[in-house]
Amino acid sequence: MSGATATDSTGGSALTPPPGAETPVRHPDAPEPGTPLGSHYEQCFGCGEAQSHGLHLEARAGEGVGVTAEFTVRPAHQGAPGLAHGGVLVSALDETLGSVQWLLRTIAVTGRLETEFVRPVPVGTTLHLRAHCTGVSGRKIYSSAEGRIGSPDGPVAVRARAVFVEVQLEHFTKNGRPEEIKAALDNPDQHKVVRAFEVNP
Ligand SMILES: CCCCCCCCCC(=O)SCCNC(=O)CCNC(=O)[C@H](O)C(C)(C)COP(=O)(O)OP(=O)(O)OC[C@H]1O[C@@H](n2cnc3c(N)ncnc32)[C@H](O)[C@@H]1OP(=O)(O)O
Repeated sequence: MSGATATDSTGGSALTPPPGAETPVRHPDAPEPGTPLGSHYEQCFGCGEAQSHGLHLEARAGEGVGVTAEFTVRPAHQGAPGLAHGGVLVSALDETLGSVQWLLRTIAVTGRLETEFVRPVPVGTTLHLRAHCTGVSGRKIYSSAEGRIGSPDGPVAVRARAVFVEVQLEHFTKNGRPEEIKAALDNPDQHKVVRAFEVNP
């Protein structure tokens, strides 16, 4: 390896805000720090309360354009005996990073996500996650996250950097399976309709 910064078809250093990127601005209607964000969609693998196989991750608004979250590793999340599966940990990071969009009131999907696995995470561990936005460049939203074992000040187990790409509602209505899209849109609770797709209220 030459040590040069990795580039790709997305036009540059993929996970670092480019020169000229805007400083992220917390939306004026973003919930106060400490406010639970709740599940954005009941069937979400990351946060859905009705998703029996899911992570049941609980996120809260943090300071600035940031969030905190907790996720307890259950036996269903194992890879190696007694240890969390790496993909499950990536899902927890993805969900936490995705929750940051709620403070920007932007609809965006994960374009790229890089994870560093620092320590194994045993079953029964509560992972304390935090994520914040590092910059915005056009439709690209850059963010980073970390997860610590046992407490917000515990040892770092995972770190991630990501770029999310802003999309329109049609991204979901055109690409999602019609029955779930219809059910989500037909929910009489308008707040839940908005949250399911993270549409600007
Ligand atoms: C409380 C809320 C909680 C929410 C939690 C949710 C957490 C979960 C979040 C997810 O996991 S979302 C599901 C996983 N992601 C996807 O399924 C996305 C699949 N990919 C796509 O749909 C499209 O590839 C995508 C929308 C990302 C981009 O397609 P577009 O055709 O809109 O992009 P376009 O080619 O117009 O590029 C727009 C900009 O984005 C850049 N770009 C495109 N794809 C990219 C990529 N993959 N990575 C990084 N940058 C990307 C591209 O270079 C360009 O930059 P510039 O404006 O500077 O030229």
